[in-house]
Amino acid sequence: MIDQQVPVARWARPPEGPALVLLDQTRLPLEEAEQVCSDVPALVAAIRSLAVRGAPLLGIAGAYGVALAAARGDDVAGAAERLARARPTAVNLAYGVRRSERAYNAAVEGGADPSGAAAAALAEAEALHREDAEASERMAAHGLALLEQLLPDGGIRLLTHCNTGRLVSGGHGTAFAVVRAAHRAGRLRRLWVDETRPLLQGARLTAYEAAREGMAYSVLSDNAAGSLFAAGEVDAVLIGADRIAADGSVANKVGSYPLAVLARHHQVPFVVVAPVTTVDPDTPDGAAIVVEQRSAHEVTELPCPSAAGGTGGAEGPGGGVPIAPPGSAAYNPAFDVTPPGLVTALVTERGVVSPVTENGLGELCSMSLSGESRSGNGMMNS
Ligand SMILES: CSC[C@@H](O)[C@@H](O)C(=O)COP(=O)(O)O
Repeated sequence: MIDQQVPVARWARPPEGPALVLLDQTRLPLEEAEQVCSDVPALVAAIRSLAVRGAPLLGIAGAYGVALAAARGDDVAGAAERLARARPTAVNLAYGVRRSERAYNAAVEGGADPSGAAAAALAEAEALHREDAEASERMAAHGLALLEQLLPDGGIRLLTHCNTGRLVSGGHGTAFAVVRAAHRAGRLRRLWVDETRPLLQGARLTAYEAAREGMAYSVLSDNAAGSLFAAGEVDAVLIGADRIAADGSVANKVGSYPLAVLARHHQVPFVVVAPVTTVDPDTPDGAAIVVEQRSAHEVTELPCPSAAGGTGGAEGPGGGVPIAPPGSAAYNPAFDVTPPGLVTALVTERGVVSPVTENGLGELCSMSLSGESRSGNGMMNS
């Protein structure tokens, strides 16, 4: 088993810090290198470059980012704004930022001095980090129980997209935590890992995590999924989510929606695994979800992770290997939206919602998180 030495995210105190130290995911799987973010602009850049990524971890990083601004004596409200806007789709980012900012503001209002207020923001970030690990464990247990119910017999062949494991979480992740539980229960026959173009989170990161766990896995190009379903080789699809609207629409890594359509056609369960912090009652439906559009270079070039941060190959303007004629236009949404009717079940740390209806989500949200909204602008459904 590959033994990962570098924590996914850690807070560094003086004299090393204050800083948020991240495992640089752009360099995986070839190198486990740390990226030190000593101020908020560095953290915003790390978020945009996907050195740190995945919905729950973005929330954790955002919360630590506010603590970092406070520890440095920077403008905390301005830093929170920049962090919350660093990427638009994963609601967890704004959620983490606002939670830490609220803790900071409450401490200031309560008469704390700057270092006391900074400590309050840090304590909130650490609490979120711990809670995410706990949520992860509970999602794994609920997800495994659901798999046992849907697929009671024999070894299970699961297909997943993007990366949803330890690299996105304080714990073992979302969908991948369920895959891991199935593996540990002796039920996983094979994990099918979509490569996940354009940035290859599946081939680079999920394969790295599956190898670490000693799972039987195969990487496939995204466009091979259809033939795999047609051959009857997929028993269930498990994915994560970046934002779940109030109507149950699920935004996740681009390529998730076609999998949901394939799954429905082939009558295969399509299961979304996400913490309650990913459900956003302030976003009414899928059409209201802001989908991040990224650089054309990510499509017209192949990413080339390599040790020491170099690309090691012919470099295009985006730092990868060019594969399209220079100047080609590209369509590069980072996410797509799956309508709730295609989702068999939503697994959260609070249980399973199936079918995924507004009522089910409303019930889930009304018992969650002391009624806080994700954006900090209002109350959740009651
Ligand atoms: C818990 S993981 C759910 C999603 O965040 C994950 O599937 C995903 O789409 C991540 O996208 P990324 O662009 O790599 O941040």
